[in-house]
Amino acid sequence: MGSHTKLSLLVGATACILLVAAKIMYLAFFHRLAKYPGPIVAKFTNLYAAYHGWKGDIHLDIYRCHQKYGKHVRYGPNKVLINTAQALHDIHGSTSSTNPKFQKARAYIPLIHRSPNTLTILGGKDHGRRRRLMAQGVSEKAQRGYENRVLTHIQKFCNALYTPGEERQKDMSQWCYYLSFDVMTDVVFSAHYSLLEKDDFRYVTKAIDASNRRMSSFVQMPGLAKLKTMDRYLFKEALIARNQFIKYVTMVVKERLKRKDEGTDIFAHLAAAKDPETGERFTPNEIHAESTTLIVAGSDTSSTALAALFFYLATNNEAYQKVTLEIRTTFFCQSEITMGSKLAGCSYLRACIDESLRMAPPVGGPLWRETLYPVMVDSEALPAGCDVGVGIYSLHHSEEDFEKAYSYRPERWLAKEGVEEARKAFAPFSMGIRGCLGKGLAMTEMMLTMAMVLYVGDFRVANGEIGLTGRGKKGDGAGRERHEEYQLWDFITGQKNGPVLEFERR
Ligand code: HEM
Repeated sequence: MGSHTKLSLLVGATACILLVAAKIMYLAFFHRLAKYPGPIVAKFTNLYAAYHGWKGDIHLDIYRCHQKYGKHVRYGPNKVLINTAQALHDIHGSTSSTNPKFQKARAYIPLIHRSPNTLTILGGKDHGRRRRLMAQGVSEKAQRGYENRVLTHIQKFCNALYTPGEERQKDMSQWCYYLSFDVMTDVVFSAHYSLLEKDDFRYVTKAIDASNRRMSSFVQMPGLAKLKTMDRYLFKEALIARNQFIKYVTMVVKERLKRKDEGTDIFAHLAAAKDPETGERFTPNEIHAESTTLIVAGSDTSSTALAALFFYLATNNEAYQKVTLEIRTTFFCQSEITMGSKLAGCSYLRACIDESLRMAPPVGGPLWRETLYPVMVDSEALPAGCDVGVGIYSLHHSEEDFEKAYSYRPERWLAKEGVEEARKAFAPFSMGIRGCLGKGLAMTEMMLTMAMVLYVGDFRVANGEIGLTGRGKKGDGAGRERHEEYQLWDFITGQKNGPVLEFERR
């Protein structure tokens, strides 16, 4: 190597080092978010958040960071978290789409498959159009049309749980998934793959979970999604799972298209829906994409919520006794358990559901939003173009808003005072113009299911080591040591194991 080449290399290397040093100095001291404390690595790279996304403990890490650094945490070079109810409302509370201050952050881009849908589209008029159309498919009126289908699946769920057989012990993480998947595929596509009765299609729930694990790092660091080779190497199984799922839904849509009119399913509602503002309709491709999204958005979230409810009732005897009494003194035969005023009047059951959604929110991480211009969030001036979020699990466990935040206390939702304040810090379904469209359906499904299960019989935690499935344990990782807490692995939505329960008819 000539001395001229050596000199060029030396100059090049020095320039690189200086550039990197300048970038580090800038990010650490001069960046517009530099004043916020946070994990050191997170100041310089989104790899910090991507690592926790990959590990499935981002909800726990965010809680830990707020304990350590306070209510503001810089969680990436251009990301800030704020752990207050006011921030939650300032960011997500808007119900008007005119002149929005925020839109979904670029974190959502890796979730887009071919073209965006209601959940993944960043914002704008097209979101408004889609949401108005989708709302017609999941409205309360539409839900009444699905009620009998939902009840049929709940009946099958009860039969499976209460029929003594070889498998006396039931892993509720799986059974709740089978139920919510059967409900969603039926109400969306009128499809009957019956995961509750046979295992031919049970692989689909595993495929959704595996695919979400891959996406979980990408939403924290969208640049990773572009590294195709690494993607194929690190997430080989997840890619196979994603393809399995795509193949499955393509088959479901194809079969649905063969059946011309299935009356009251969401697919038919979406095809008939007309935007009240513009008169526009969904195109056939959009109907395909939107209905597929509903399967993913509505099945694993609902199953996590239901499995958590089983966990907390099985492990809190006082709440279990009270809710059982409420159900058995409200309904006098199984056929009375339907949507309507009797079920809506089961206030203790509703409080039990809210409390398990607080303790174990199925979407527990931050829903990142980009600031579209300089904005105030909880009296804090944030610049345009940064990502801001509230860790839902973390806020749900803030002692300022929830006394004894790690105790399961349904009574907190029925107290004479403080409920309104607590509700402000409670957002398992998010809120405002990007809040969950399926909240009504999810709540109805949970109320009906638990009422039916408790009417038919009793359940308890399985004896022995297996009964500990789903609980926290010392040595299981930071934030996972609480024995009384149902453990979730946050891969965009929560994944879970257990509880393993035994059921007995009364
Ligand atoms: C317990 C069950 C559920 C929970 C905890 C839940 C939670 C959420 C959350 C937190 C969001 C906001 C996501 C974001 O901002 O990125 C959301 C959005 C959404 N959810 Fe749910 N969800 C549940 C069930 C359902 C069901 C059953 C459906 C379908 C019927 C559904 C359909 C949707 C849709 C379409 C959106 C996108 C709304 C928009 O961006 O305008 N969800 N959900």
